[in-house]
Amino acid sequence: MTATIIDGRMLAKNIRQDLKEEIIRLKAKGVTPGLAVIIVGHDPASVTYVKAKAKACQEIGIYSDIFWMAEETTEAELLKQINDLNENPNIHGILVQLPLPPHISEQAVINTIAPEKDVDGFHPVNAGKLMIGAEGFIPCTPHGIIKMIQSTGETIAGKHAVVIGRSNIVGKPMATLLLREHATVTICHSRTKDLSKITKQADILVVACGCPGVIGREHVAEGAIVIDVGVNRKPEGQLVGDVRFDEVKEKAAYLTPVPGGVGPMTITMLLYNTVQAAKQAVQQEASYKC
Ligand SMILES: Nc1nc(=O)c2c([nH]1)NC[C@@H]1CN(c3ccc(C(=O)N[C@@H](CCC(=O)O)C(=O)O)cc3)C=[N+]21
Repeated sequence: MTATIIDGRMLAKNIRQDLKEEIIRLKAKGVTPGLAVIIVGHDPASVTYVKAKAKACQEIGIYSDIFWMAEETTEAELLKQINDLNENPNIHGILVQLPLPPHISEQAVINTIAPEKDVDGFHPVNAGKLMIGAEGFIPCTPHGIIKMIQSTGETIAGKHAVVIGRSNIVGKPMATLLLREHATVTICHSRTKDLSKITKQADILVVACGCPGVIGREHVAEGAIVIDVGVNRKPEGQLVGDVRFDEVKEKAAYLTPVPGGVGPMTITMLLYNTVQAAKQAVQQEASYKC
């Protein structure tokens, strides 16, 4: 079988077009969705991502403000900046680019973001809501992946989904979302024994371990849907996934490329969450007036 490639850029473009129209309607009501992105230090990959996010905002009419903070910024200074943005009515979404320098506690930072502005979906309130099936912000990468799987027209319900990776930002919310879609879910990680025995049982395989090319033909069943979350930069600058694309393409029914797969969808779901945040702020305002 030769896989159909799931085109993340194309899907992202379509969703962004819908968002653009929604933003026009919001602006007509006097509200411009606003996103604040905070970056501490100047890790080159983080700088690239932050700029990509700001550009994506600009293209669809979201106001964005990047806060460049020095590497030696203290945790207290960063928390103060977040608190100021929590109070700022023009800002509906706040994203603090991760990773942070080692002297700053990521959890303390995430806990400080107002849950209603937590467009990354990392705050414990949103993580908890996802777990119990309540409405809240869904982390962008797994949310985008669900959209990518749905775009194939395949049903998720009843399928065996195997997730490799158990991070709070991808693996765990991914498994929860797949469960919400009624898949049977298995989570694998670095201590998993006989990985290929499990992954070969997957109808849907989501690979999010950050290990370049670990998944090859020996791990994949004929006809599987394979989603590659890896964004690994080689020393020469080339971006590679966690999946050996050329091998897996011969077996899978659907496969996502790197670049041009999950990455563009991650940014798109950030835009989506920011628009949701702005809509909710409008509703809040209206309910105060009543
Ligand atoms: N608070 C926070 N939220 C995040 O969502 C977050 C973060 N921190 N830290 C870093 C990771 C990584 N991430 C990516 C987003 C888009 C691409 C992306 O668009 N990649 C392009 C290629 C870009 C390139 O060439 O470098 C693609 O795959 O086609 C990749 C990675 C978001 N992250």
